Amino acid sequence: MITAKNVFIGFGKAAKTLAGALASRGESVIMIEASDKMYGGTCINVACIPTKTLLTSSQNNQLGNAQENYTHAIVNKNDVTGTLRESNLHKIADKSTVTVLNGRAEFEAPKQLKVTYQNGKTDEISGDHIFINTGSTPILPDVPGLQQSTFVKTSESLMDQRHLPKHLVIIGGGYIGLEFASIYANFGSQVTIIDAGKKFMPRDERELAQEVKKNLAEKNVRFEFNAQIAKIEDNDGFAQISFTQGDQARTIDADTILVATGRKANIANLGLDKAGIETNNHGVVVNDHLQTNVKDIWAMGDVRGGAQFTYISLDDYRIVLDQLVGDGKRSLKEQSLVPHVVFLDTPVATIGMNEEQAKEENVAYLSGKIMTASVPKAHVIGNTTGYLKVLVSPDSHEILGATLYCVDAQELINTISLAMHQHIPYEVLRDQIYSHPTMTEAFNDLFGAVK
Ligand SMILES: Cc1cc2nc3c(=O)[nH]c(=O)nc-3n(C[C@H](O)[C@H](O)[C@H](O)COP(=O)(O)OP(=O)(O)OC[C@H]3O[C@@H](n4cnc5c(N)ncnc54)[C@H](O)[C@@H]3O)c2cc1C
Ligand SMILES: NC(=O)c1ccc[n+]([C@@H]2O[C@H](COP(=O)([O-])OP(=O)(O)OC[C@H]3O[C@@H](n4cnc5c(N)ncnc54)[C@H](O)[C@@H]3O)[C@@H](O)[C@H]2O)c1
Repeated sequence: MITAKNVFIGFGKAAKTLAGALASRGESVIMIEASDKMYGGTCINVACIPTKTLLTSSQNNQLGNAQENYTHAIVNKNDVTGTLRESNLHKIADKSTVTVLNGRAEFEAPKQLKVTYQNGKTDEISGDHIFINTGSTPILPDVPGLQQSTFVKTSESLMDQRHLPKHLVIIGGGYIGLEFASIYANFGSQVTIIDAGKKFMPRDERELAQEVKKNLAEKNVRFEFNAQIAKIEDNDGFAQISFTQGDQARTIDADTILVATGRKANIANLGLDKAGIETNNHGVVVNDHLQTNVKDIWAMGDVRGGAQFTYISLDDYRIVLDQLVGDGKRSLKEQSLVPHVVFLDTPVATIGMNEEQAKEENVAYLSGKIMTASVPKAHVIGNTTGYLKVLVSPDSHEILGATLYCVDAQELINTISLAMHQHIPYEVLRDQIYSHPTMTEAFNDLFGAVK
């Protein structure tokens, strides 16, 4: 039996940060990670970091042909993830009170785990505190032929494919679908997105959705909405996707199919029932402090069935740490207002309300909007696509929401988020002295346009 005060299942964002903090305080830690290719978790190995590295490469195609550019980008992406994986491992493993075990963990009882290594050997582990941070995996829809098709990929396996697809069909037009569409279109693939929903970017205002769709279409991305996939059949060198749109039956051929129809919590084969830990359709059930129904067992990150973002998993670490070393007041309530970013060629960043939501909910607002083309720095960068829009309260003058579709929107949104959380009136951002030339100085004009 190997014991420690703190036992982590999964080397995800929350786990590695909490493990590091507790080890720095001298506490004993066991970190159990199923794959030696996943030290540091999903984000750095197979998700956020590799996709954004590929996006950046796809914007700087410099070699002779598309395949060469793509091969080079995949090699570079592997270098980046390899470096981060190594440094993430050492950050934890080099601490004197930490033991990292490379095996698959499952519960045998509330405070007792079994870890199974690749060679089939096992160890019994026990801990006072157990933290479940096993992440999520892609949902594969129940479509005849999908599981058998050799052309079907997930976001993870597609980024390991060395040949550039000629025609990439993406099933699902959410975060992953849109980001991969942008990347592969840049590399030179023809891309078609097939989505079951009727609306493009359903959570966003129509003005934004129309602009993004138009710009993706100009990059050779096609869209099929309201599509029910009927079957996938492999042929010689390509797969055929059959789907219906209303009463119309259609087919599309593809040499690569990406399935991006959402992700489900990793709760299978964890033995949660043996520990009496409650689950539901979304994942491990937790309260606002991320406690499961079993004392001293917490669940953090994607596995607890909330919003699936690295910064949410990171904040989960704060909530749990606060119970272990603080006053325990921090809770999920602090996560109710967070930015969202879709990393397209021109990124989309939103927070709070958009104008349509404000109208629907009869919320009084003033709005300010400027075009990206009015910002000098956008010209310097060479990307004047899009617009910036903010809503503010006519009473409190606080910011109600922002929709930023412009270069560097992923950075700008964090300043707006800060202002919203700190209840800063919009005039402060309007009258701030910003460095020049920057995208942030657009706030002078953006908030100056509020009326
Ligand atoms: C393609 C893609 C792009 C994304 N881009 C972004 C982005 O730009 N920004 C953003 O904020 N979010 C992004 N996300 C979402 C983000 O990656 C996840 O929300 C985040 O990584 C979840 O982290 P986590 O802490 O829940 O656990 P993970 O980082 O998923 O870690 C879970 C770990 O547990 C291990 N594990 C599982 N079962 C066991 C077991 N039984 N025993 C031992 N170990 C086990 C796994 O191997 C894994 O390493 C993206 C996701 C994808 C798929
Ligand atoms: N930039 C980021 O922060 C970022 C990037 C990538 C992923 N992520 C995270 O990863 C999660 C998973 O991403 P995702 O794109 O897989 O999920 P998603 O929920 O964002 O989008 C899934 C899409 O698939 C469609 N769909 C579902 N079933 C379908 C079916 N059978 N046929 C056709 N279409 C179908 C849905 O209508 C939806 O548009 C995201 O929700 C997000 O939390 C975040």
